Amino acid sequence: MAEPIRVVVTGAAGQIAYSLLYMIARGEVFGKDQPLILHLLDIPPMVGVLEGVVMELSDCALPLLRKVVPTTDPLEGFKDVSAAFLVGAMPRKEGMERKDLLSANVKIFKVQGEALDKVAKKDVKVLVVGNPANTNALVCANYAPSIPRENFSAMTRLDQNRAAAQIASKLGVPISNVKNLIIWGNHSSTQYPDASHGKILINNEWKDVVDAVGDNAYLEGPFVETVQKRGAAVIGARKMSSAMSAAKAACDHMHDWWNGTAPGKFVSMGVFSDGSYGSPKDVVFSFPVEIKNKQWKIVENLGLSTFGRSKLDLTGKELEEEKNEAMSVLDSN
Ligand SMILES: NC(=O)c1ccc[n+]([C@@H]2O[C@H](COP(=O)([O-])OP(=O)(O)OC[C@H]3O[C@@H](n4cnc5c(N)ncnc54)[C@H](O)[C@@H]3O)[C@@H](O)[C@H]2O)c1
Ligand SMILES: O=C(O)CC[C@H](O)C(=O)O
Repeated sequence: MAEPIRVVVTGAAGQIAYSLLYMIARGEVFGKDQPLILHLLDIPPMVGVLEGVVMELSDCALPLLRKVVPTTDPLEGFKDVSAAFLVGAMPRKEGMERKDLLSANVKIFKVQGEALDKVAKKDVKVLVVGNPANTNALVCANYAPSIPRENFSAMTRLDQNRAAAQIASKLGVPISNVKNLIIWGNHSSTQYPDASHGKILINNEWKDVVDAVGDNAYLEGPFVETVQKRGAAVIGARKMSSAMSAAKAACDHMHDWWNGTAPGKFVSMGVFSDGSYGSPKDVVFSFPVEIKNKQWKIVENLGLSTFGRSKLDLTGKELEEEKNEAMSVLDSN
């Protein structure tokens, strides 16, 4: 069997981590033959809860889990890690604005970027889940200059999964028969869930989602809005933000980054923009990507409708505004 790799989950005492840690430790991300040393990072007031999580992980009796390192010190938490799930951040509650999160959370990602820079493996794969995820990933990478910025990503996989679930339900097919739906831009209500390159497996043949649905008004209206507003709908219902589905999406994202995407399939990830598809450069923008040998590549030359173009511009503008806000918060500290 392989040597164990070190994987860190921040916000380890929180609600997303409660589902995520179990999935990782079962081998669902890095494989059933890959032993793990799990680092659990949280903040001092959560030490008691963290102890309980450590007890439960032990009681799960998971063969791949070789050691658990609970800590409140980022330098210990990020030491020699190969993969980092950055979940720890304040979630939005009912009545809160996204702006309230930005100022509280970007400071966390500055500190964590600096710690990753000092002690993580230089090929560490970093997935930012904590909101505002795209801008937090940007901040984190900026404070970790010795790690290639391609190694930082933000999670829009939950939005992709939500989009796929909507289409599967609309067409009455299993979710595994839907692929290549795209999430463009920010993990926020300006994101653009795009079904125009989506495929659906019917009678062993991949067909266009657009043709199978046959209702453009739905695909540009209720479909887009449902996916954009799903996070808020879950908060409205649970009074807490999505957790089980966020943990599953984080596993899917890191799994595909680690293992690659199947030929003909792409997935959406927030990554540093090179200006592809007319997006603003140097923000973390969600694109369709293909992955090989742990390297992602933006899928090129996909057509964009006029409607799609306007949606990409809107979400790109929001990301530039967030970036400016984040920089002014960090400059004033
Ligand atoms: N990208 C997505 O699709 C997506 C989906 C759902 C939730 N989220 C975001 O994920 C984040 C976590 O959500 P949750 O429901 O698990 O929240 P939670 O409040 O249950 O848990 C957050 C944990 O992070 C810890 N934490 C705070 N500051 C920290 C720091 N500096 N270092 C380490 N840990 C720290 C807290 O103590 C807490 O234990 C939120 O920002 C939420 O909005 C993102
Ligand atoms: O804060 C929000 O708007 C939603 C929380 C989370 O990002 C989600 O998508 O479920």
